[in-house]
Amino acid sequence: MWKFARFVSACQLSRSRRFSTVIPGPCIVHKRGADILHDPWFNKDTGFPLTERDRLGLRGLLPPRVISFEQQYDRFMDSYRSLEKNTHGQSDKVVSLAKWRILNRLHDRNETLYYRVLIDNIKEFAPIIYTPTVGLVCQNYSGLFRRPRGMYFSAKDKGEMMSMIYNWPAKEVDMIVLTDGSRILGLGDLGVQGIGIPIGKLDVYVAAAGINPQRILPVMLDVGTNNQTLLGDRLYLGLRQPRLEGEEYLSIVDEFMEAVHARWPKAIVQFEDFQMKWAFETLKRYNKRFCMFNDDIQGTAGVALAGLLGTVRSQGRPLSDFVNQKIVVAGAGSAGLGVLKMAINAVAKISGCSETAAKSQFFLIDKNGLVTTERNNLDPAAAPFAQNPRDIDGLTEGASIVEVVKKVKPHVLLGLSGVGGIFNEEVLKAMRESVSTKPAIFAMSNPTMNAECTAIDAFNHAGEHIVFASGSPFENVDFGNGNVGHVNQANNMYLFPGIGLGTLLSGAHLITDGMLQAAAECLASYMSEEDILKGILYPSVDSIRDVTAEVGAAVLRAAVEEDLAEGQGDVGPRELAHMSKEETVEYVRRNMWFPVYSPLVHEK
Ligand SMILES: NC(=O)c1ccc[n+]([C@@H]2O[C@H](COP(=O)([O-])OP(=O)(O)OC[C@H]3O[C@@H](n4cnc5c(N)ncnc54)[C@H](O)[C@@H]3O)[C@@H](O)[C@H]2O)c1
Ligand SMILES: O=C(O)C[C@H](O)C(=O)O
Ligand SMILES: [Mg+2]
Repeated sequence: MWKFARFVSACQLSRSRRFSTVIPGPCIVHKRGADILHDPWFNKDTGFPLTERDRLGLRGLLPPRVISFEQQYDRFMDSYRSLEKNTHGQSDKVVSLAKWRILNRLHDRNETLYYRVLIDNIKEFAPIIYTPTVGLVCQNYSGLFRRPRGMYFSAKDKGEMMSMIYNWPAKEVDMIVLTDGSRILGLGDLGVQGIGIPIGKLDVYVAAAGINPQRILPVMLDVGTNNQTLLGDRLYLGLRQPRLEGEEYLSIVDEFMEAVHARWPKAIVQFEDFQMKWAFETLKRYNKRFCMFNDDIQGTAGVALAGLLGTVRSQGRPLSDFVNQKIVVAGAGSAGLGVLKMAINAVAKISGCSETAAKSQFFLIDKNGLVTTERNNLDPAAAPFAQNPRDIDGLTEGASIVEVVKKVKPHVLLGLSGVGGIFNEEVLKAMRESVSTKPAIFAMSNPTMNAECTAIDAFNHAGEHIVFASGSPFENVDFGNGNVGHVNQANNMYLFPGIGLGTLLSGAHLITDGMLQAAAECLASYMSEEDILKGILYPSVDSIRDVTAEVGAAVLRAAVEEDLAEGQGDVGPRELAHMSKEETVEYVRRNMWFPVYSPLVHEK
């Protein structure tokens, strides 16, 4: 048996099969006794072997029987299944929150077991720890709050952040997800309650990219809230003041970024769910100075572009035909504009034409209808994508979605508006006139109730031959005739973990457009022709570790090509540059943390 065993390094472990064949390296712990039991990073509950109980002063603090990791795992899954049974018939909200609570309790108690059940059951648990349930959790956060997770920097901490950052107990941090809570999914300003989003995103980082959970940090920048309901709620846990604006706001974000950089110069900061004006402004302000990216603008753009290229292949057409695809985007916010920028750039590259010429196939709609150059007070961010009404026969400024769809007959109708149901029956029926043999409908807004349409409505009204994708998961649709409509999940979760991991392993100190484009191209080429022709544009969430390894390798190789890779640990830029594509994927895979109990070694 021993000869099949492999050693893996300390707390940084590589992937193994279920519960056998790995002898994990030791993990250093600076505490003893009950303090270990109360620390979810090290706690093994009843899983501490007797010798370890002796060494760490745990004897007598636990019931005598030692329960194996596998038995603990099964026990948790049994309780989860009984909870499902016991809540059967109750409202979706009650059931989802009960499921989140049982997972959250485990997260707070024993991270190794938590991440193991999460990784092994990612498809089932992603909708609980991520969209859609994470939205519900944020809406109810002040009431659900039991224990803090991550760090909270508020407007009241001005001048203190440089020292506060040292309050975080881990020596090293690789990945930070930061929000100011101002645009949580499609739910608007949720103030401090938005902390659920960085927590959920980082759970996906651990599950998909194998970032070590001891090296992640969810952060809330609480600069107040303009949500009147929260301000009036006596249990609200954030600052009870209106949001800071202008220079006052930016000075808080600046101070935070400087503090992070001072303590962990190589940590990657993912900006998440900032309202549009600050999403664009902070990206421009920091992306040449710090290792950061904005997931809603850049991660979403890559995932959407991969899907758009997939829709071309799903029609049996060559990718070069992307330049002829007519695409209507509903939503001119950080996500919609990010998608347009990247897609237009791709058209220009494929066709060799200018970006101005490339944009003629794209139609942008916001809450006031079709965006044209005739718009009063045209938002400068949307201006590059505004159509000139003279070029679009029969459509005028402010035309409604249904008018645009009827006139343009687009290949793709894509929603990033945050408004549920705007692809109504009339709009979806209008998509039947699409010039495409496989019209595509992307209802990408989150959470589920904010999706522009449901999967059932899309297939019912637009036809069984469409390609459908949504930001939050929907069940596949059974047509009752032996055929099934496939539901894709077009969510930035397919890219951000690989962007983070690839950047980390490359040792690059910036995230460039080239690295992001490599991520998108990798995802676009991930699916087989056979799947794509069936309308399957994205992999199943079950294979997210595999996708992430490929995306991470693509990002790493792009950093090498751009001469930005400084390497990490023993693997320097020269070693990275000499790795083949396959070796890079293997290198990324080997560096994914995988949860097993490591022997704990006490050090003062
Ligand atoms: N699937 C994903 O991976 C993904 C990624 C990022 C964002 N999103 C979702 O996209 C949505 C928007 O995010 P954002 O950051 O761009 O928000 P945002 O607030 O910056 O922008 C929303 C945009 O939608 C427009 N809009 C509002 N009502 C509309 C209507 N009736 N018709 C057409 N447009 C309308 C607004 O004018 C605005 O331009 C959110 O629900 C978010 O959850 C999904
Ligand atoms: O959080 C998600 O599920 C995707 C995206 O980042 C969003 O803001 O909706
Ligand atoms: Mg987001």
